Amino acid sequence: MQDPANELPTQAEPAEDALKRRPIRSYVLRQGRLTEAQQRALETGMPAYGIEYAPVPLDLAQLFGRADSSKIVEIGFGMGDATAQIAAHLPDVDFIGIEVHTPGVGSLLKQIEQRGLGNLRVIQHDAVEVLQHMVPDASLDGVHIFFPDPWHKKRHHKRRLIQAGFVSLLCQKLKVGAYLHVATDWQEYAEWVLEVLTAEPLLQNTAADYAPKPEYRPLTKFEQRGINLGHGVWDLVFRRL
Ligand SMILES: C[S@@+](CC[C@H](N)C(=O)[O-])C[C@H]1O[C@@H](n2cnc3c(N)ncnc32)[C@H](O)[C@@H]1O
Repeated sequence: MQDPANELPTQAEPAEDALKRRPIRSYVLRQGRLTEAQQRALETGMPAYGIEYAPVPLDLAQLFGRADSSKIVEIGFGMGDATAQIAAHLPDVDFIGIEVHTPGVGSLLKQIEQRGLGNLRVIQHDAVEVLQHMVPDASLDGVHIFFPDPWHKKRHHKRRLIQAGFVSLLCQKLKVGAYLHVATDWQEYAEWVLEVLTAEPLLQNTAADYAPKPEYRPLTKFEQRGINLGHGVWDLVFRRL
C-alpha cells in the first residue's frame, strides 16, 4: 500500500507540481494475478504474520517474543521461496521480509503458514519508508537484497535501490559488525553496487571485490531466470564498521 500523501495533488496544488515532488521509487507496481491460494493466504496469514505499515518504530524483541536472536531484514523478496527456505533453515534467527508485489506477499504468507515459520514476518510497503520509519537505529544484524531490479537503461539508473543515500540509511539501521549482502545477475549493476558500497565509509568489504556465495543463500527465482539467460551471478558482502 502506498502512502497517498506522497502521490496525490492537494486541492491547492496542480498535478504537475505533485508529480515533481513525487519520490523516485525503485519499483513499478505490477498488476499480478493472484492465485486462490495466495488470496486465501493474504486473508489468513496477514493478520498472523503481517505487519501493517505505520511510521512508528517497531519493537523487534516484542515482535518475535525474544530479544537475544539476530534480526535480519530482506528487501524485495519476490515470491519469497528463498526467504522461506532461509528462515526454515535458521530457526534461531528472526526475519522481516519487505515486498510491494501482492502475489509475492501472498506466496510468502502461504509458505509461512504451510511451514509454520514463527521467525518470519512480512511488510507490504516501500522498503525505503519501512527502513526510515519503522526500523530502529542499530537494530539489525543483517540485510539481504537478492537480485534487486537492475534498471538497465541509463535514464532509469536513478531508480536503482542501491544508491549512496539508501546505503547510508542501511548503515544507520545495522549494528556495528552486522552485514549487508547484495546479489545480482547483472554485471554492470554488480560494478555499480561494488562502487557505491566501497565508497560508504561505514562499510568494509569482506572480500577483495565480489564474495563467494554465502551458503545460507539458496538459488532465487530471479537468479534462475538470469542463469537461464546466460548471466553470471555476483554476491557482495560488506560489514558495518
Ligand atoms: C527482480 S525482483 C527479485 C525478487 C527476489 N529477490 C528473487 O531473487 O527472486 C526485485 C523485487 O524487489 C521488489 N522491490 C523493488 N523495490 C522495492 C522497494 N523499494 N520496497 C519493497 N520491494 C521492492 C520488487 O517488487 C521485486 O519483487
